[in-house]
Amino acid sequence: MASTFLRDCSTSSTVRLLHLQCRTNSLLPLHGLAPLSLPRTLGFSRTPISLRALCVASASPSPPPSATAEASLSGEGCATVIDGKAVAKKIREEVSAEVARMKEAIGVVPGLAVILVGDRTESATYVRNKKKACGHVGINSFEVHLPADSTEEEVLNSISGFNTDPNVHGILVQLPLPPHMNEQNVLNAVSIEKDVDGFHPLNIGRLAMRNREPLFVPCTPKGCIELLHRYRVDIKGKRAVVIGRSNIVGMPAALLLQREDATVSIVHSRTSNPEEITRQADIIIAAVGQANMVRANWIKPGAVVIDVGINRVEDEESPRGYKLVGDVCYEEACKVASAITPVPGGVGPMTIAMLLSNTLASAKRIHNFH
Ligand SMILES: Nc1nc2c(c(=O)[nH]1)N[C@@H](CN(C=O)c1ccc(C(=O)N[C@@H](CCC(=O)O)C(=O)O)cc1)CN2
Repeated sequence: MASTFLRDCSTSSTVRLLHLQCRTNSLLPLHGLAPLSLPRTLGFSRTPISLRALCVASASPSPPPSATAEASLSGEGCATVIDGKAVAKKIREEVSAEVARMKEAIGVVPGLAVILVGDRTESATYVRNKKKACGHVGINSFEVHLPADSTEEEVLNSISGFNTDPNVHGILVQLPLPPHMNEQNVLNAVSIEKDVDGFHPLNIGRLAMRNREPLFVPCTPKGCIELLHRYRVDIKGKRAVVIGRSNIVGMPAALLLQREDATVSIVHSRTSNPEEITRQADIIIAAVGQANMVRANWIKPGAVVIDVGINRVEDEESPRGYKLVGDVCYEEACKVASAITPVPGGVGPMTIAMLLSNTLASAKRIHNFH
């Protein structure tokens, strides 16, 4: 997680003068799609929804716009907020129901094993949250916590034990590993049938090949695509730009978008004119780990923006002394994009929801349960 001292990414006077907040779940049919029906559990209407974004003025010197003001897809007004927290909750409910059905039918409870090496606070928090989420949906969790100075062999031994444990259907090694370990050796050791993080080179290789299916897809990029699907964003034939090329997010996100028939470009640290390329995209996935890097002038009006970044920014008003911001300057982007994920509460919660879903899928596959 990047730690910077940015306070405010807005420099444009438009942003300061017309400060609009966007309400979550004001769903727009995006990219010219027909109006939608979506589950009430997410707070969406089942009746056809016209182009509508509910905006409330927070600090505008001009009269506040009407609460039912029509917003255009050209990006005027404010974007639909893609509510990852609500979608993740819905997915956890779906997983929970399936876990109960499986237990009832064949007496099998899915199990997830997590290996944590070292004492990074953030990693420990993520692992705790993963175990808690497992508990909530009825998945058994197992944890091995090794000290930071453990040998690679000790990690490999733990993996090997879980590979052969019939109560374990999913195995993950929390990343990053301490620097003295070879991440590749460790990830290669996870059985591909239990590789619920989807980081094994065979699973990634299959993801990259046409007419081949990976057993698992990495959780964060899978969560991004799931958000696009659940918000009925058209991907086929669209131009997509992924910013960042990490093994965990950027690269698999680009492969997934390509499998959905998008035309995909990857923007990275050596790309010249990244804003020019990004500005052509209908869909942007930003996964670069740099606070507020993507500004309004990087975004085509009406584009859909998925922000994967989770960056700490100093904030004296917060009790923690910092706040979390994405890779995208939210207050600028939400005035240009047609839909956008917030940070926090966007992609982050989807990562753990997808992990639960992958673990359930693994148990079902291993026990041939449909
Ligand atoms: N083995 C893995 N290691 C790591 C992964 C992974 O998928 N597998 N991803 C990240 C960390 N991560 C899960 O492990 C993760 C990151 C963020 C969130 C999340 O819910 N974020 C919240 C904000 C949380 C906060 O307040 O700090 C949000 O964005 O709303 C969940 C999981 C690296 N390592």
